Amino acid sequence: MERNFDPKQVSIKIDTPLLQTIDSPADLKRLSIKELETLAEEIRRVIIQTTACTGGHVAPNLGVVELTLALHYVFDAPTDRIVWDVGHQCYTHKLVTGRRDRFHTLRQWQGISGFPKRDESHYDAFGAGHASTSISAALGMASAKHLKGCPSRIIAVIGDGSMTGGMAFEALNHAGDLGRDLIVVLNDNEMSISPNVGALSSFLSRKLSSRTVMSLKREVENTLKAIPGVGSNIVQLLKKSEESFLSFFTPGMLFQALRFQYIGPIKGHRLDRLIETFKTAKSLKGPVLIHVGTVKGKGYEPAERDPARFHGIGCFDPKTGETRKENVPSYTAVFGRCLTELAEKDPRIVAITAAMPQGTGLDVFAQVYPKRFFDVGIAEQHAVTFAAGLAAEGYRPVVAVYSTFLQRAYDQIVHDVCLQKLPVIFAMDRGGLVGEDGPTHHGVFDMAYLRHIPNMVVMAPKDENELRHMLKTAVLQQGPIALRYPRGQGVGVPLDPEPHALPIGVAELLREGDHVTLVAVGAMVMEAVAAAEILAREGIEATVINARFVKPLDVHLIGQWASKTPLLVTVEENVRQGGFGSAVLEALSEEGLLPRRVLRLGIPDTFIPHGHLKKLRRELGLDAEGIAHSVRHALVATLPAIHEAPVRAIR
Ligand SMILES: Cc1ncc(C[n+]2csc(CCOP(=O)(O)OP(=O)(O)O)c2C)c(N)n1
Ligand SMILES: CC(=O)[C@@H](O)[C@H](O)COP(=O)(O)O
Ligand SMILES: [Mg+2]
Repeated sequence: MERNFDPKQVSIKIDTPLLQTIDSPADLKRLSIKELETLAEEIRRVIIQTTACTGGHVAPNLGVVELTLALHYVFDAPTDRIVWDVGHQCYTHKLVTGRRDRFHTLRQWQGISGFPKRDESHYDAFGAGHASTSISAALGMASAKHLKGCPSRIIAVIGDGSMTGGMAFEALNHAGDLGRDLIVVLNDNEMSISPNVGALSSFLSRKLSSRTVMSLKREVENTLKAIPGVGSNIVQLLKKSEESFLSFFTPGMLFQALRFQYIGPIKGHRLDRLIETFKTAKSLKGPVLIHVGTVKGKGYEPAERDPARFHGIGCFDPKTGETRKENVPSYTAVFGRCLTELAEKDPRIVAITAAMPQGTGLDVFAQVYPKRFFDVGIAEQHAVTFAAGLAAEGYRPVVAVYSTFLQRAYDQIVHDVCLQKLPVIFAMDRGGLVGEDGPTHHGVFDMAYLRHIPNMVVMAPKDENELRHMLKTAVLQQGPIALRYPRGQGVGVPLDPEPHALPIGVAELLREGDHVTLVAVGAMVMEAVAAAEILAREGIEATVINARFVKPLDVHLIGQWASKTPLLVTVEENVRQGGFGSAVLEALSEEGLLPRRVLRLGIPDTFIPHGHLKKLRRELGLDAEGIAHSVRHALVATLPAIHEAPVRAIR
């Protein structure tokens, strides 16, 4: 049982004499290897102590301390461009590029981001948060440099997990063809968030079975022998040792076939070797891939022991690695358990994740139904079309995916699922604002990017109990259907013994009042209910409708109340442009039911920064107080006694 850890008890007192002398990468270049090693230890302490208070990507960052120092030691950023894939491993980079003194603000409201951001520093050559983009971006930069005749070096740093994304291979394929000067550093820790998956992963980690190696060897020897003159010489060379055969035919072979020069695998925590290798790579022409082996969580025992838990973690006790225990189950956990229960009675249910078994709660399902569970790697596009294939054969595939990552698979949803009316279920976790990960991860576009696709049904539950009913609804649906729910703890409502199907397109009336109708969806329903309670204390009576469905909308119920009250307010944690409120406006206008005054509350047309979820909702006026304030403000003309609260910054 974990102790209930209180992050407020943690203070950051870290002695870092060497780090205090590093204001830019130029300061690194005068250090000896010994001093760099000491610096690496100081940086590890800073990362652990800081993330213990702020939360963050602990294990990925601890794994690349030496790698980052060596890169900045050898190359000349910002003239040379370092492009981080995902960007969740950029803390050392930030610490040595002028952000040391702001590092304690990591991931906090108005503090520095947990990811590289072009407008945060000119050392952040390319912004990221989603995986597998680095080689494409770096190749674009290399091509631009080539066109401009500029000699600087471009380096992409990509993990073995991110290398499973199709885009990485599209870029390698193109890079091999273009032949530009480009260095790809493959940071191979044999882990994605969970252990890495796929044939490529085994190939990289040289886990080829000795039988495979021997039969490959025999095949190659025979082929080579058949080449007159040259063949037998190469065979002799290869025969010298198993080792030489392995290095010829394992990872290097793959990248060499793509016309990359391959160096490695090299030890990723040896600064001397890294520096020597990067210097060699700097002198080479054309595309080069350096394969570096690192340990995820290096130097912090709890993270090395459980790198998946420390991949991304909230506040923790730095001494023990313990985290605070939550009393209310998360939406994710409720989803995972409910799907596993439904699967017992319905053998058609299969589950798919794109490298997020824990994050989506599918780890529970995987344990019970390993054969009906598929982790496809960081490959959201493939996940969706793979699901379409399963659905075409009579299965009920559930693609459990973070809302933000499903953006990758838009055409697959349209072309492979909806056009063919295939019963694929999209369980979109992290719908709405996610907090500290910020704009790369807020799932605020899904209602807008799904609701206009023919044949698609889109739902969002008001609490974790309704999530279960929606999941049951989804598995009984004959066509594509999506449910989106937020990151984090549920509301804490009791769960019905059995989930039941909801009638498609029917909303729920939660409260009746004559002054205003609040139509909310998803996590915003409870905020709207709380807003109605605040307003009631001031004499303003609100009707509250839980929309449940973004598509099809319950035009009947919404229209009925829209015509009874002078003000209609829609509330969503989604972009206002094209979102739920827009859907309500469209539907009511088509029916001729538009009321005199409509207010759409939601995410404005701007990217929302990182920060604590409560703070973000407050700033956006999407908490109960904010909703009540907007209603008061809109009603002020008819009820002049109501005072205005101050309008907040990013609304
Ligand atoms: C498109 C996309 N899908 C999923 C994720 C979630 N995600 C973040 S990091 C990660 C694993 C990355 O593994 P790797 O590149 O090997 O880096 P490591 O954490 O091991 O250093 C995943 C799946 C993401 N950021 N982007
Ligand atoms: C970098 C990345 O994409 C993931 O690690 C993500 O930060 C996880 O987010 P959750 O903490 O919401 O699972
Ligand atoms: Mg990895």
